[in-house]
Amino acid sequence: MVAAVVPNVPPYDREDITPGIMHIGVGNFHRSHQAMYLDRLLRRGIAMDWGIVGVGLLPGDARMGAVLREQAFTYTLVELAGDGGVTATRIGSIIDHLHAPSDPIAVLESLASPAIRIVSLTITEGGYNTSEATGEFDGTDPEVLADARRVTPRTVFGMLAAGLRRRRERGIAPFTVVSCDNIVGNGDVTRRALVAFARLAHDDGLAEWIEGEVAFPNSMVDRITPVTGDAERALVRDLLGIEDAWPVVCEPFAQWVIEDDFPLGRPAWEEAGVQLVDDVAPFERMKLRLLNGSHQAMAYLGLLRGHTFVNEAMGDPAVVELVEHYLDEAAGTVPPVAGIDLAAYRMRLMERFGNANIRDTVERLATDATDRIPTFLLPVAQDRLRAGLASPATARAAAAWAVHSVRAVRSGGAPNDRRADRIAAAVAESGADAAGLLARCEWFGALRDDAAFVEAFEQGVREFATIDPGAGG
Ligand SMILES: NC(=O)c1ccc[n+]([C@@H]2O[C@H](COP(=O)([O-])OP(=O)(O)OC[C@H]3O[C@@H](n4cnc5c(N)ncnc54)[C@H](O)[C@@H]3O)[C@@H](O)[C@H]2O)c1
Ligand SMILES: O=P(O)(O)OC[C@@H](O)[C@@H](O)[C@H](O)[C@H](O)CO
Repeated sequence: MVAAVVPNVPPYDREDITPGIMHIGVGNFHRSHQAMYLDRLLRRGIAMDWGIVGVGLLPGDARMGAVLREQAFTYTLVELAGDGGVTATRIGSIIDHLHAPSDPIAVLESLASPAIRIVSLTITEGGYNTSEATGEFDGTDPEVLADARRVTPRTVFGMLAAGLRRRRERGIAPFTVVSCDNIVGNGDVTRRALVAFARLAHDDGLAEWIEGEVAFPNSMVDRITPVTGDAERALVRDLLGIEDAWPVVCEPFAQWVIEDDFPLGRPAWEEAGVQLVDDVAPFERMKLRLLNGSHQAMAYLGLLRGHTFVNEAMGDPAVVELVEHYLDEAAGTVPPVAGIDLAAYRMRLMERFGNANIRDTVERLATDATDRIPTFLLPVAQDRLRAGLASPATARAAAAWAVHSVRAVRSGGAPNDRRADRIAAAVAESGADAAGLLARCEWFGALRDDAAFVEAFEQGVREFATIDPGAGG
């Protein structure tokens, strides 16, 4: 790999940037995607009044705040192509970072500031606190109930509601809320969650005000962004000569499609390659079912066959076969998307998955399966069931998860899932029989009663249970 010399500072005057966006959840993806798009504009001298103020709501986010502060909130973004091409950029669009557990009032006052016109989120699927049973915001969650009674909230919806309440009291128009998480109808989900929270916590008409006044454009986001580790820090040091405590490494591909509904304005994102549309749903369905669904299809079989990296898994014929068959099933549930050749999109996906240089791990994809399998994978089989079609590959992908989960629990560990205790209970109830997990996991819904799905799932379990870890590749 050969890289050009990258300056340690962005090539624009950051003193002149003023805040316009608050972003909750400054993880690797925000830094490879939304912050990168804004940086593209700043390099052209536009959007100087849309600087990003990052916010961390979790205690562990203090580390990101400290690292960024140490680096004047700048960091190195390295795009690694599959053919060895390297593009490195020093990103300067984040101008501050607030840590809510340390100073919640600073966050609330910033949310109430008229300068802030957009609040965006990357808080993972789990951050939306959706009930498994109803698919809606879970108002019975103990943390939500506690937050509804707190003067100074701690959760994302508590913070947003309190910030918007201050604005309403002060006669300041509400900011636009933009979810950038991989969730079907992410703006709609955020609206329903925030309104539900406001109804629980405030009896002064705040919920109705939010429902009537706040815009929640839906968005589709895409860029494969692995976790940063020592190897990535070393790469930045060795290749670029830069000491960066928390660089971001990602693929060259990036896409952002957003519904153009911003009452208080927005950066001229279209100048940076963002697609502003009336309806994001077709783009979102394509991306979540084809890309994220494939990630789910490869993750658990990949782990069972002993793979560490995604490109390794995608070099294993057994994994590729499952992913290709899953894609055949998924493609039939994706309607045409304006301006996109779906066959070419699918081929490009396989190339992206094969990128050996970004070192994306199978483990990252296999985190929080109980959020991701029902969101990305099962809707394919559910749609096909309604159309009278079978989905054996989707069932086999879910079977790989079940076998992996039983192995994880039996080996004394736990699946890397925020609901690990529920999985462990289901494994215990089923007598460690992976086939028994289907009936015990509500999120399979009607598929549990579909004989063809059950048969393919059980067959997958029998087949995958014979895999000797480490035999793959
Ligand atoms: N990494 C990718 O390839 C990628 C690509 C597209 C979309 N995304 C979306 O971005 C999300 C984050 O990915 P990442 O790679 O940045 O992960 P990350 O682990 O680097 O960062 C996650 C961030 O979410 C915050 N968070 C988690 N739970 C929260 C909660 N309950 N309340 C408030 N904040 C919470 C954390 O504080 C952290 O800042 C994904 O879950 C996905 O929805 C990621
Ligand atoms: O980030 P998640 O949890 O929604 O899903 C894991 C991966 O599928 C995801 O991060 C992809 O890499 C990403 O969606 C690519 O744009």
